[in-house]
Amino acid sequence: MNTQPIPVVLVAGYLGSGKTTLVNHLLIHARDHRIGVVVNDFGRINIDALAVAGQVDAMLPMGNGCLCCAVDSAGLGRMLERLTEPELGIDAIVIEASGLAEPRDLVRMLLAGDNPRIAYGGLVEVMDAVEFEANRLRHPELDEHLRFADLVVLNKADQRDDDDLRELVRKVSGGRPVVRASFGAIDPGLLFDPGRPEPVARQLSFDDLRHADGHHHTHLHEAYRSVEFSTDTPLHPRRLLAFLTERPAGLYRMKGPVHFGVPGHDDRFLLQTVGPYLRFHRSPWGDETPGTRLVLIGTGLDADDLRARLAACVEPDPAARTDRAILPVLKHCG
Ligand SMILES: Nc1nc2c(ncn2[C@@H]2O[C@H](COP(=O)(O)OP(=O)(O)OP(=O)(O)O)[C@@H](O)[C@H]2O)c(=O)[nH]1
Repeated sequence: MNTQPIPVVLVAGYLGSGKTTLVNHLLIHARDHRIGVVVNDFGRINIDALAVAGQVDAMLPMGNGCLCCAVDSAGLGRMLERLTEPELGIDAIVIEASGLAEPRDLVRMLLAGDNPRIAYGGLVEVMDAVEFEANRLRHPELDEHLRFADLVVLNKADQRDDDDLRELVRKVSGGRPVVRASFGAIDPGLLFDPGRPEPVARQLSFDDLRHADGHHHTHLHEAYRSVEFSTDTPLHPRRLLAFLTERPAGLYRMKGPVHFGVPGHDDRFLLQTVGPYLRFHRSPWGDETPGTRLVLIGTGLDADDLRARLAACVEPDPAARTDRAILPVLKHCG
């Protein structure tokens, strides 16, 4: 039996940077490891947990809030206990933090835990190469997150990949290792192989930890809220597209399956918006009951107004949901 402590790797990064995509890549490509996953969703509907559930040996969702807020550090401890039960035979644990979590506090929580079966295995910060500068402007504190990383993944290299950006990220992160990736496709060996560099947590200064002690600093997620919208009645594609085109500036992130119920296109359209980015990922519903389940995350959101505007996209009359109506959605399918 393996008596080595199980490494716990944290995957963090701002909203929509590609954490779930990266975790899924790891799960698919690290087949010689049994991986347990804890998924921390910011919204009440666990969209990210659903997205990794099919790939993983053991997964525990931790929804509705930010893990870093230690409302539930005991809860995290219990999850890690469950994932480290010897009969599960887990070799490594990945925690996908919500896009608004504070990595410093997460690292600290892991280091403070007293479970002898785990060892902190490092922090991976996923950065959105396309939105890098815009996100820094919006949240200067993201620079600090980079400095806690063991590995910075500069994701979305298929969209943007330039030396200047890589150099800037390296500088801002204080010289942390930076790898480029498209769709989170990093070598799992960077995280799970023995003999990689020491975890950065060892380098945290006393001041860093003390600062993290009393929650005196503000957390990114304090300014954010999430709004959920669910319905089993199909949405009218053009009306939803109109809503998406005029979405409020503060609404940075939307995700979740959409049900249009258009004959010939009665698929699951997974909506993803990240800042100005908008995509639907189309797949069959499989065993899932068709329905729209959206999480909207942003600042200054008027929840009632957003829900009312989405409710106005509902179209119960199948005759109104025509082939032509779905065309604008198909243009955004990836
Ligand atoms: N073009 C491109 N799109 C990507 C890449 N990585 C992820 N995406 C897309 O970006 C969107 C957000 O990806 P996720 O993996 O859900 O991001 P996340 O960081 O888990 O999001 P939150 O948990 O909400 O913060 C999805 O539509 C992904 O398909 C990439 O390298 N290139």
